[in-house]
Amino acid sequence: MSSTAATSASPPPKRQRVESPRASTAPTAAASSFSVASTSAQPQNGINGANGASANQPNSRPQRPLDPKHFAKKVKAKEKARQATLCKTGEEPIWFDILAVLGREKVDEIMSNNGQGSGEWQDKFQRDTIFESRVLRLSAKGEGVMVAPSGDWVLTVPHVLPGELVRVRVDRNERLHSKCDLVEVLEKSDDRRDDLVGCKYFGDCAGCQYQMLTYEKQLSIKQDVVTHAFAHYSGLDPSLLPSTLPTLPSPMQYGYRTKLTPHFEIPRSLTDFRRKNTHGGGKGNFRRGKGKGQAREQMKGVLDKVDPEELEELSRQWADDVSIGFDTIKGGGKSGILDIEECPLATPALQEALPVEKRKVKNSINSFPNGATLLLRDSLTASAFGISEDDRAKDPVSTRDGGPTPALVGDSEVVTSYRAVVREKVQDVRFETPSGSFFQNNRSVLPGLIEYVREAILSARSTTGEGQDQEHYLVDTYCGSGLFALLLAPLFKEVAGVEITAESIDFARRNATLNSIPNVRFLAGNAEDIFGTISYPPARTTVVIDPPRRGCDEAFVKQLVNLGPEQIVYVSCNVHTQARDVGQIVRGSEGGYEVVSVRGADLFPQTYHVEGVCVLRRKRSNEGEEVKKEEEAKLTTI
Ligand SMILES: C[S@@+](CC[C@H](N)C(=O)[O-])C[C@H]1O[C@@H](n2cnc3c(N)ncnc32)[C@H](O)[C@@H]1O
Repeated sequence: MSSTAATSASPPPKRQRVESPRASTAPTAAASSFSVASTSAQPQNGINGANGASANQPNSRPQRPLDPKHFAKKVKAKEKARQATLCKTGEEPIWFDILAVLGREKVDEIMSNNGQGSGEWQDKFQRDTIFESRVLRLSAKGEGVMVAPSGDWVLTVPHVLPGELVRVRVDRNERLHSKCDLVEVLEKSDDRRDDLVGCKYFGDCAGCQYQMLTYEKQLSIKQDVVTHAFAHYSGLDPSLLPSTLPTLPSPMQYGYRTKLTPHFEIPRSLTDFRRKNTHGGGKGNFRRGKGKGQAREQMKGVLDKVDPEELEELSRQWADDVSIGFDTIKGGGKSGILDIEECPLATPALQEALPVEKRKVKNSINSFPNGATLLLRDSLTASAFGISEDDRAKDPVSTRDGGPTPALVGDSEVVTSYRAVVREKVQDVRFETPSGSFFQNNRSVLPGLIEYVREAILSARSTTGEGQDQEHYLVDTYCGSGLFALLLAPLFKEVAGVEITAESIDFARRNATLNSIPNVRFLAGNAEDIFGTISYPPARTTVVIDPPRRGCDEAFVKQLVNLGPEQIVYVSCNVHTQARDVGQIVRGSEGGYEVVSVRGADLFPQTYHVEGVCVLRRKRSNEGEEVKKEEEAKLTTI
């Protein structure tokens, strides 16, 4: 393996999965009110003979007696997995779509399973069963939601639009619904604009959902997603929720992504070769961790014995066989990896670097013990960043791990090492971040997002009578390498940021120095740790929250409410956990906060993802108490 390939593809981080939630655009229809036709019916072995589905429904599994123990075990495992998800995100967004299209009564009936329970986990339809049905709405993940001809089960399929009549093929059964692949769109929606599709892999790649829609339509779908998320997950009375504002658009709708993480598995031809020739392979993959170096050695020993001509031929075969790219759309992204040569969502520099990085891996595939994820990050060149190459060369952090791969396009170069440093500029603030850690992936939309947050903060001051000349304070929780803290610092007397990744905090401090921003302090720790280290006057404090997808911990919400800041700006890549947390903040403060505004920001055009931005403001009814709190507060620094 070439050393470059080794650094670019290892260590493999967690794979980035394109997942987030969302809701519907189409009006809800009763299951019986639309046209459905089954074109194939193949009764199957079921896992539950008494599942509430009629035996003469053409696509239902027959009412065969089952091994109850086997069924119970299977259901228990599935339910356990679901419960684990609930802890993080609450009920899956698809649940609300199922309720909407089947109706509560029908859902209860299915779940009761003639009084035996667990009917939602039926092994309902055989794989490859074909259905024709009309799409009723879009799910949180941009999938079309339909009712199966039997009327007691839901089907979901990607790349379709509400109102379309489609032919689908069942891939697998999930809770109360079956995931399907699209066979054909039989009647197209007027919204479908196939002429807009900008990628040759659209329809096969699981990365994008909305390329066949105008950008305006994408934005309006995302607005609905935010509305539905708050309606379903906040638990707040609708009167407490403002109308969702129009989605903040991304200036770039293609060519915006500054990070790509294509991945690969070891191809079958190579695993077969390993299985035949070594003892370390097991399934043909070398085991992770233990004996990895040993496995490499062993493999090398095997390869050394192969005739060079034969080895060349084999290597060509393995290189041809390995797919490096993103999950295929088939089987809901669980059917393998699509080999991609380009991703039009990525910046031009990443586009240029992708085939080069892939080639390096292909040429050395036999030296990879297992599959891995490649990293490609767009980073500003030294000159675009405002430093000379000389200065950069003198800086051990900037040049760590050899610095960027020299794949230059305009102001960008490409970083492929997980330890290298990435450079970004947002408005006039410069950021350096470790390439393996978090930074927002759409450079074009960040100025607009920051501006929106800035205006929200300033408008709160004018509406609450807190004059702009007074001293204000900001707490940036989940601050990463300081994006909000540093960009908003000029509005505040003092800013405190907290972040769990120590390395990101090192870079946040470094970025403060780089930009000569003196009024910021950063703490490495759990988000709630920050509350013990500040005593800013609550009536003049804003808290920014920008957690990972799972949202905030209860301990964090409790301490936030206890602090009682004047304003909270909650930014999130998961509007469902965001809505849940906002509900907890409002309830936890006994209605002490009002939700002032909610909107989405489009950080990922062409996909279903939407970033939620929610502004909460403390109600002024307990004015006296607040003044007292403020007087008692002593200003300290971290
Ligand atoms: C969505 S990112 C936001 C980062 C930053 N606000 C930005 O926009 O660049 C979420 C950040 O929260 C951090 N994080 C995760 N769990 C945390 C916790 N319990 N306490 C503090 N930070 C946490 C992650 O390391 C990550 O940097």
